[in-house]
Amino acid sequence: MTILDKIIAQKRLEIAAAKSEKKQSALEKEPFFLRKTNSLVSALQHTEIPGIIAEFKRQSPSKGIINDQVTAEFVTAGYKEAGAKALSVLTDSMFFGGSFDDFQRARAANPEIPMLRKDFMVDPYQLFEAKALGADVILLIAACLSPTEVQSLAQTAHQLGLEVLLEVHNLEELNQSLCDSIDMVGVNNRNLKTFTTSLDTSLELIEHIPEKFVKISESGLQDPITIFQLFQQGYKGFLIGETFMKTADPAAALRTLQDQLHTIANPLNTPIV
Ligand SMILES: O=C(O)c1ccccc1NCC(=O)[C@H](O)[C@H](O)COP(=O)(O)O
Repeated sequence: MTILDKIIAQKRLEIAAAKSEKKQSALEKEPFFLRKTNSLVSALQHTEIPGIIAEFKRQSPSKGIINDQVTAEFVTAGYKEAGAKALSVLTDSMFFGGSFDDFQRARAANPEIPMLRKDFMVDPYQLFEAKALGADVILLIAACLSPTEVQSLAQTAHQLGLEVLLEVHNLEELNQSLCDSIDMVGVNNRNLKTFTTSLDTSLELIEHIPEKFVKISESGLQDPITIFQLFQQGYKGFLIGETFMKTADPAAALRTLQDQLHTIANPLNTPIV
């Protein structure tokens, strides 16, 4: 059994418990349910420099504890201040140490920025949860879902006003799961079976992703020059967690990266309009 199989098995148990505690109809009555979405597609589409989606990630199966000394509201407010185009907050507790509470605190501290509910979505109920939490974007991981499930979950997400990021790791997943109901394609540089990361994954898959989808490179990113090269290849967004979270001040680490990206984009420091 792979770690992904274990995560999904646990997720299904948690969803069953959540459903018996709170009905979907009750989620629809939560205050955030009718809130208008902050669009990640719009935030990334016309960005002049690589758009950073900064992740709040306490721990991971590949690295164990990354940072358990900081709060979601403090870190995410700092990320926004440092220039993040969007935020990603883990809501899985068993494997990533995240929580709904983290997400809600981050949302309350940052009402205007697009926020991704980072979790393993396998059931429409989780989309209702995401909407009730105040999420703008959900992630569908091709490795955990059949193409029919991707399509159906993406359609439900759209009905709720959520944007959809489809995550793939290889050409087979891309060819099987790509459909018109998704908004963005994320290429995960991390192999979820072995946990190794290779940025070649992003470089190899870019030419196979149709023009109309906003493209995001995910995981294992830290070097500004490499990020800029991927941007020039067509990636607009960059999902980064560990590089920031492993420092004592994650927002300061993002600020440094933003400064480096600005310098690479504009070495003579003429104002970008
Ligand atoms: O990060 C892991 O170890 C992991 C293990 C199993 C499934 C998913 C995993 N990560 C989820 C992610 O997508 C990353 O948190 C995200 O892309 C940021 O990656 P990084 O910048 O390398 O923290």
